Amino acid sequence: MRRPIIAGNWKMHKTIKEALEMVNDLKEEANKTDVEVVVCVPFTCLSEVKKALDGSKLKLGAQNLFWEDKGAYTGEVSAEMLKEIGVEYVIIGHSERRQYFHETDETVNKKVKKALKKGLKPILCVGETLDEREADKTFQIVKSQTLLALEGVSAEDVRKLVIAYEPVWAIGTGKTASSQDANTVIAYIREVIGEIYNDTISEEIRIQYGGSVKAANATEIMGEADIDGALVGGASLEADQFLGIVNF
Ligand SMILES: O=C(CO)COP(=O)(O)O
Repeated sequence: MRRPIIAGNWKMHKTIKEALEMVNDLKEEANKTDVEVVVCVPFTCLSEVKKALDGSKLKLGAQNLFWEDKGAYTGEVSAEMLKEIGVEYVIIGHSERRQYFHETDETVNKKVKKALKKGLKPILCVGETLDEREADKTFQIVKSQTLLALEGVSAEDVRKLVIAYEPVWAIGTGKTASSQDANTVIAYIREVIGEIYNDTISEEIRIQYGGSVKAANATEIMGEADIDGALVGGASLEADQFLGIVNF
C-alpha cells in the first residue's frame, strides 16, 4: 500500500513572516493525517520554516538545487546546503524551470543523482506541453523524460524518489487533466519504471498528479488507482484550500 503524499509547491510566493503563519496553520492538521504532507518553500524561508516545524509531521521541501558540491556558481544552492537546514524533499525538473531556466533532461538527471547521493528525496516532475499533447506525443514525452532523468539511478535509490506527472497545459490554468486521463498517463509512467527496474519498484513508487489541483477536485483525482498524491501550486498558498486537499 503506497502512502499518499501531498506537496505544496509555493513557487516564488511568501516572505518568511507569511511562511511562518502558513506553517502554523498547517502543522496540527499534518499531525492528524496519515497522508504525508510536504511544503516546498522558497530558499529564503527554509531555515525559519524548519525551526517552526519543531517535531511536527509536516515535511520540508525545496524547489531546486544545483548539481555541483561547491564553486563559482553565483546564485546557486547545493544539496549539502539544503541538507544542513534539514530539508527532506526537493522538486527537480519542474516545467517552469525547464521553460524559463533552460533546464534539460540532462541537467535534471544530474540534479536527481546529486540529490539522492546527498540523502535528499527528489520530487521529479515530468509532463507534456499542450502542443505535444495535441500531437499525440504525451506518452513519448513522459517516457523519455523519465528514462533520461533516471539514467544511472540505482534501484535502491529510486525507491526514495517521488514522480510528479504535471501536464504543462494544466499548470496554473484552471484546466485539469480528467482524473482518468491523468491516471492513464501515471499508469504508463509506472510501466516505464517497471521496464527500467522491476515490478516491485513499479508497484511501490509513488506518483503524484499536478496541475490545477484544488479541494474541489482532489477527491476524484486521489480516487484513481495509480495516483498517489498531488503536487499543488496555487491552492497550496492558502491554508484552508491546501488542507481541503490534504483531507481529500
Ligand atoms: O506547478 C504546479 C505544482 O508544481 C501546479 O500548479 P497549480 O496547482 O497552480 O496549477
